[in-house]
Amino acid sequence: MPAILTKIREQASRVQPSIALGVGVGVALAACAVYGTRDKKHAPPCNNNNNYKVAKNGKLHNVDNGTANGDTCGGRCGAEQCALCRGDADTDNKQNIEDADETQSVEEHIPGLNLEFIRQLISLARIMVPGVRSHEVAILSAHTLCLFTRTFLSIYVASLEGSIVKHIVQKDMRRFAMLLLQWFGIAIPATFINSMIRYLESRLALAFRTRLVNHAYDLYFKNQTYYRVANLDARIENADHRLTEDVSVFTQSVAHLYSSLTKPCFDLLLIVLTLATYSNKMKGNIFIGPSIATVVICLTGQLLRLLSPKFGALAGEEARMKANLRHVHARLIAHAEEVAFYGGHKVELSQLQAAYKELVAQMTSVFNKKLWYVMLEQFCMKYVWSGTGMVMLALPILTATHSQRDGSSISDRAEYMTTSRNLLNSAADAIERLMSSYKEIVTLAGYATRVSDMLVVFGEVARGRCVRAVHVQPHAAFQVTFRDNTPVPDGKIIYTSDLSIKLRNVPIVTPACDVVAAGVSLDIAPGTHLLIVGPNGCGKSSLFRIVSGLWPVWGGELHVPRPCACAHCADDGGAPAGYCTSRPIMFYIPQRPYMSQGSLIDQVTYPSRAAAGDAAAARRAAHILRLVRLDAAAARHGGLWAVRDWRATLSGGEKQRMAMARMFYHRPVYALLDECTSAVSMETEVVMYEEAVKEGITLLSITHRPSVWKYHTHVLEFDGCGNWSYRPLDKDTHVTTALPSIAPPTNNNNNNNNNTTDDQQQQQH
Ligand SMILES: Nc1ncnc2c1ncn2[C@@H]1O[C@H](COP(=O)(O)OP(=O)(O)OP(=O)(O)O)[C@@H](O)[C@H]1O
Repeated sequence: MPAILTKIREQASRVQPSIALGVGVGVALAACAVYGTRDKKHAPPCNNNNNYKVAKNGKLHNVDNGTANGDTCGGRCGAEQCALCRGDADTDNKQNIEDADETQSVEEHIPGLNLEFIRQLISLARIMVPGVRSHEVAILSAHTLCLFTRTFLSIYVASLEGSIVKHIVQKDMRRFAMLLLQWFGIAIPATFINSMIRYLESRLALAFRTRLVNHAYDLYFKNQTYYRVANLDARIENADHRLTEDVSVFTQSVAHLYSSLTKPCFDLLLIVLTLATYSNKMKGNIFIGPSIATVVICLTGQLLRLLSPKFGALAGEEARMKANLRHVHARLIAHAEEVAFYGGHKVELSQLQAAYKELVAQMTSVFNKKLWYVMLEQFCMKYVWSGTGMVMLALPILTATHSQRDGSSISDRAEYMTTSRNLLNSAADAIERLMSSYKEIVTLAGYATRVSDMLVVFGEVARGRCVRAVHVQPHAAFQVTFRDNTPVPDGKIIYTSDLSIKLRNVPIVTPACDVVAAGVSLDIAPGTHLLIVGPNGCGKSSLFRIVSGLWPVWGGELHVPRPCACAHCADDGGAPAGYCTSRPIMFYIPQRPYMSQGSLIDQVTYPSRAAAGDAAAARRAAHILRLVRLDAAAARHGGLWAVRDWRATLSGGEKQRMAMARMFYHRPVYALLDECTSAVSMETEVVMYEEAVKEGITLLSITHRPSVWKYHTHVLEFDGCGNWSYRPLDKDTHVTTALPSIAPPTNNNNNNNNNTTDDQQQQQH
């Protein structure tokens, strides 16, 4: 019996390193083989993304703007909000609407480890790591160095432990004590390196996130993309969630995956080399182990791949549901007062519960799928592999026909056993980590798709290409032009150099291609105070959107002031050429004004910001607040520099006065007033209108209040059936919102609208 044991020990000392080497090489080969054969195909389209569910309700179409040239441009508001008018526009009015069912700009695919994912990852990596001299490369290099050092330390510790066991077997107290001290000594750099790895991983994730966020923000704020993505394009829901949560999760996963892939690779490489050295020393067989390991790992890898749930698609769907839940919460917070007044909490609660339930169902389904998959994974990696290891260990010993004496001592064999087993364990861990990374990779694919799609859509929308459902209906007076089954906005934008705004046969067409009114023609110059009236939904605000450049011009000609491209004017919202002043050209004031974050003075100066303690700005703001009768409210809320949530703090009427204060502060050439004083008392309203006219601000007003009609010189009246009339305003006669004299729309209505307008001429269509 002792003879057999000795024989086994001798065999073991030979076989162990070779098995270890075999497992290492085999496992590395197998891992490459398994990863190399995964999901190379292009996956079929799926509807897991809600962006496309929207599309199924109607026809998804795509609005495409080209590039500006000559005298035409896509931006024509020239106001504070319009990047197009500041000369950084790269769009014009050429827009193509394609059937998005045939031409999706963001290709639908199942997120997973496939070519599409690799393509997305490469394009995102180009943004995250812009060059070899970048900050990110420095962090990556330091991180890689730490990972490499950690692997060396692991091997060193494994061999140290082997030596310790050897000296225990030799009963060499002194060497044992020295090695133990060495072992403790190595713990200090090892723990530091471990901590550095985590630190650098977090820094890397943050650096990647910063790059992506900066890139996304650039696109998001270019050419009013933030507006177009929400209003003219249907591909992205909840852009806020993608910009915050999804980008953060994606970058953290990338940074984590980098270490969880790099470290096992280093481990394998160095362990295989180390074991090869041992094997050479022991003259072990290096072919049996790799062959068995390769076969077993290939088989288990293929099995895992076949039975793996679609983690990428599941992660993408979960992210969408989280975004939806957050959106429902955000909506409730934004409209809490209205909901409370209506007593609508039951509806809101049911919507919240539905969103949460949907998320819970999705997460439960993921957990259930993971339960079986992790069970299978553990079974394969922990038991099948260990069993294979045991077979490999036993085979050479059991099949050996004679003992081979090599002169090595028992203590040497104990050292080899301990060291190689430690290394073998590390190699197995490394392989397990590599195989488990598959889950992480496909989950990452889900987030990569969301982030990449977001950037693609932002880029396209910034270039003027939008995709949304359109319902083109025939209209008697204006037909949307089609080219290759694609409706094309055919309008022209022409710059004027005398501050005038002219419309020639411009139809009012919504983003859904509904023609609200056709052939609108009018002439406005500074001093032409225009009153716009008509029933709800007749296109009054839409006219402002077209003139401001938010919506495309589908036909006719739109003449707007050419913006001045100098840095001063660009900063101040764009002044027309030859009128290089700090006055913006157009200033839109809505019925429900926007209150920005910050102090009261920030509300007055928005979208500019007064520097802290700017006495001149404060004096001017205080004067304007007195003018709009907000001085008492300002004093009550802590003065000009008090910071509050002004959206909740100010009443509806106060907010409208604040918006008028903003207009007085900026003194635009044209003020687009969209029922912006509906909640203001008539007496103050009249004062504000009077003051605006005195300040030289030309009013383009949508208002139902006859008390302010007298401040206008012209009227544009819509009847709500597509007809309109533009004429000088006779202050003694009443303007009606139902025009008896307006003829019903006819086919030649568009031709009638070709007449040039002037102040004397009245047009009715
Ligand atoms: N983003 C949009 N997408 C599609 N259709 C829109 C969009 N915005 C407005 N519309 C449609 O365009 C039409 C005109 O809207 P607009 O806001 O110009 O009306 P309005 O005359 O200002 O009405 P109100 O007096 O009620 O403010 C409406 O039928 C509206 O449904």
